[in-house]
Amino acid sequence: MTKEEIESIGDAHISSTVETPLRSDAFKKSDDDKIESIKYHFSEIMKELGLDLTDDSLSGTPHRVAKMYVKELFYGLNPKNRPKISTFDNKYGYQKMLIEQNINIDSACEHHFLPIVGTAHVGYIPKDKVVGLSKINRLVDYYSHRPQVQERLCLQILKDLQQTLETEDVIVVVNAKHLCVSSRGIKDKSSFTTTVEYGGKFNESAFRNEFLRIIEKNAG
Ligand SMILES: Nc1nc2c(ncn2[C@@H]2O[C@H](COP(=O)(O)OP(=O)(O)OP(=O)(O)O)[C@@H](O)[C@H]2O)c(=O)[nH]1
Ligand SMILES: [Zn+2]
Repeated sequence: MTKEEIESIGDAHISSTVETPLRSDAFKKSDDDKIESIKYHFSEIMKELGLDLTDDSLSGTPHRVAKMYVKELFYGLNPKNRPKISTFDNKYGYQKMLIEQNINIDSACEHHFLPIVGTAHVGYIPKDKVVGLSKINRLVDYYSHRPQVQERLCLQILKDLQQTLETEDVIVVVNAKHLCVSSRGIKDKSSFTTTVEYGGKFNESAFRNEFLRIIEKNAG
């Protein structure tokens, strides 16, 4: 598949129901053009707030913010940045559960553009393929780096892994704090949010409970 073809489909390879809503022209502009345009609009926001952009500490902020949005915080919007997921034949016939836990979540809420921080725990039961461990962490990082709601983040990780590993037997738990809940609005510093999505064998409580017991034990 060509780069253009990949960029034209967005998340279509996972499932249209969990795609991040994107404009049809989302990838027509280059990253550099996006940075220039966001830089202009962010400087207008700063001016509206009354900030003096000739100040030497503020003058670079519009460019810094624009670059941070496109290249860092929201790099996961562009499917060309999806990590290449290497899989290997399950030659050893490993048939039980593999769990990658305490994976860092650094995301941003799509309603307020404030951070969502936490951890993800991913489990799967291999069929013919196993995945390079770090690729699970990379995939979580990729889907996190978009404006998100936690429910969709959890589902995007699940659907992609099910597709890549050619098995429905995957479970994803995300525990995260939303700064839009803790630092503004209701300002609740102690609450956090848990989402759990799974398929295949994890619909059976025995598999699900084994997974939950293991992650709970290691959470201390
Ligand atoms: N379901 C869900 N809601 C989220 C997520 N992140 C933020 N929210 C919520 O999105 C809602 C947006 O509600 P609004 O009433 O439009 O926004 P608001 O006036 O800023 O709401 P408050 O936060 O209650 O002040 C808030 O209740 C947020 O807590 C998420 O990942 N999933
Ligand atoms: Zn929010």
